[in-house]
Amino acid sequence: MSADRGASGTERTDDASAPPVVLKLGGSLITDKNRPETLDDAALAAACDAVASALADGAVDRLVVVHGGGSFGHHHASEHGVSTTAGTADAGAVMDIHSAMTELNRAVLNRLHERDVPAVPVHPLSLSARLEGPDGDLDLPLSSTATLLGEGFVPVLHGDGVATAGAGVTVVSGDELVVELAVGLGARRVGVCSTVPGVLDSDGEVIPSIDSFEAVADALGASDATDVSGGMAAKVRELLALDAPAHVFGAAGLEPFLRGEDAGTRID
Ligand SMILES: Nc1ncnc2c1ncn2[C@@H]1O[C@H](COP(=O)(O)OP(=O)(O)OP(=O)(O)O)[C@@H](O)[C@H]1O
Ligand SMILES: C=C(C)CCOP(=O)(O)O
Repeated sequence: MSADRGASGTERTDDASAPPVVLKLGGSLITDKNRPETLDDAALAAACDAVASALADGAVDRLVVVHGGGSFGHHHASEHGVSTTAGTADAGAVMDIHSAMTELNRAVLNRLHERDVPAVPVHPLSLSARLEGPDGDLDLPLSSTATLLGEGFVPVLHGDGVATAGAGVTVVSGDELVVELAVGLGARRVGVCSTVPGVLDSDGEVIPSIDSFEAVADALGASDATDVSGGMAAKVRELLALDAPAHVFGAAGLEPFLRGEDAGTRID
């Protein structure tokens, strides 16, 4: 596409290499994580409203969205014994996980399109690999995402299955994708929006900022719900590795974050 506008009329930026904002919409936020394959429609609509208005008024000009699995990916992965480290050689299991995730992706895209956000899908299963086995680094080629951004689109990636040398297909979490995208695209800011208002200390209070894992490790747990990718502890560990400032926040923090303000817990 070489026109000056994106798919639904969003103006593309003059500087195709300007650093993007990378935003993860947590599966806990946009789905009911305790009921298989159930959206939280109100939460998803509110998140899409915030994204649409930040793009429309220019608070954000280049945005990559990633969403998690919630009750779409995690239940299937868990039923098949597949996680970020345990793989499967069963194509049926891969299809159960991937199909659930593409169905959720479709729902996210539809809600964004209804608000004129020029969102297009990027499916990690078709792109990505762990070339050195389950403990190896994730290889996520970014040329399609970067080019889509430069052409005025909002790429929407999601947690998915990922080809893994020696293990078949494992799970790649949205959190891992956020880190790869942030590093590879030189993100300006990173936001992780979940059901909690931030990373909580052992008294349940939001920790304003985190700069070391050890300082908060005791307060960090896994997810309350079925989750094969490590919950909050894994999130904080991965976000600490980034150069770009990252924020973990709840639904109420999304709009301030997109407007460039601090929200929830800042992780640097
Ligand atoms: N110290 C903590 N502070 C905040 N949340 C915590 C903490 N320890 C554990 N958690 C859990 O982490 C969850 C958020 O992580 P989770 O991976 O479930 O969210 P998500 O990214 O929205 O979902 P998904 O992985 O499906 O995308 C919270 O709902 C809470 O249950
Ligand atoms: C379970 C699957 C397939 C996706 C996991 O992504 P996450 O919810 O971001 O951890």
